[in-house]
Formats: sequence, C-alpha cells, structure tokens
Amino acid sequence: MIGRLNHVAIAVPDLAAAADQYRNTLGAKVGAPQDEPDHGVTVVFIELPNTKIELLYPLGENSPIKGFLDKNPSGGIHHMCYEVEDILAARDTLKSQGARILGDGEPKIGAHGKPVLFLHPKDFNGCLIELEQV
Ligand SMILES: C[C@@H](C(=O)O)C(=O)SCCNC(=O)CCNC(=O)[C@H](O)C(C)(C)COP(=O)(O)OP(=O)(O)OC[C@H]1O[C@@H](n2cnc3c(N)ncnc32)[C@H](O)[C@@H]1OP(=O)(O)O
Ligand SMILES: [Co+2]
Repeated sequence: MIGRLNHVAIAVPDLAAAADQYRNTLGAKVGAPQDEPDHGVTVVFIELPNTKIELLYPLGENSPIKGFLDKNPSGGIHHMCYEVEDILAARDTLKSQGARILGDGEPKIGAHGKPVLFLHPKDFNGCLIELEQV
C-alpha cells in the first residue's frame, strides 16, 4: 500500500536557525518558510536528491506539535510521510485493521496541495505516520 518516502519531518525550536544550518552547514537546497494555518505549523522544505526533509515550527495557539516540542525542547524527528495512491482506500484498510486515524478521520490538504492523513504513533512503533496521496 505505501510507496515512496515523501518526507521526514523534524520539529525545531528555531526555524530560521535550522534552515540556515541545513543551507550553510549541510549545503542543502532549502525552501522559504510556508505557513500552514490548517495544520498549526510553519514549514520549511529541504530538497534532497531522493526525498525531502520538512522542518516544523508551531503556528497559532493550538499547534499539534506544541506538546512534542515541550517534551523535546531541542527538537526531534516528528513524523515520516509515506506516499499512497488512494488515501481513502488506505484509510479504510487501516481502520479495518484497528489503526487510529487522527483528527476527524477525513483527509486535509497538506503542504504540497495533496490530501494527507495522520496515524497514531502508538499504533506504529512510536512513529507518527503521515500518508500523502500522490
Ligand atoms: C503540513 C503537513 C504536511 O506535511 O503536509 C504536516 O506535516 S503538519 C504536521 C503537524 N500535524 C500533526 O502532527 C497532526 C497529527 N498529530 C496529532 O494529532 C498530535 O500531534 C498527536 C500525535 C495526537 C500527539 O498530540 P499531543 O502531543 O498533544 O498528545 P499527547 O501529549 O497526548 O501524546 C500522546 C502520546 O504520543 C506521543 N507523541 C506525541 N507526538 C508524537 C510524535 N510526533 N511521534 C511519536 N510520539 C508522539 C506523546 O509523547 C505521548 O506519549 P506518552 O503518553 O508515552 O508520553
Ligand atoms: Co509532514
């Protein structure tokens, strides 16, 4: 069901510093900060030859990454995003196998303008999974 690794997301305490570090220290191709109010985050995408890194910083009062950053004040790997061809079929299969879909269970439009869903980290070895329809 899952295909390519679309991105690995890292929650960071200082978005500008993290973007500078990837640009200047690691020599990566770093994009501009992008506010995602529907997701409660500001993101910066880093293009690698084989995948992307998504730097995440909280946006607004009820950011879903606030608790994670409180527990990990110097930042940490927050989620993996896997591509799927049919997100509703993937959701229904996962639900029938007992996996918890986060939020209201309906896909939202993600940072790439495509539908995304999140799966509870406690159901997947402590790893929060994002699915993106490509
Ligand atoms: C723009 C878009 C895109 O790429 O297109 C994005 O990525 S938006 C990226 C941001 N959006 C999302 O993450 C949406 C989905 N996420 C959520 O709904 C939430 O973050 C939850 C995963 C439910 C966690 O929420 P919150 O931290 O408030 O809940 P909580 O404190 O009750 O946590 C429940 C347990 O999960 C753990 N936990 C929390 N976040 C975790 C993470 N990222 N990875 C692994 N474990 C995690 C906590 O430590 C806790 O474990 P213990 O009980 O053992 O201490
Ligand atoms: Co993501």
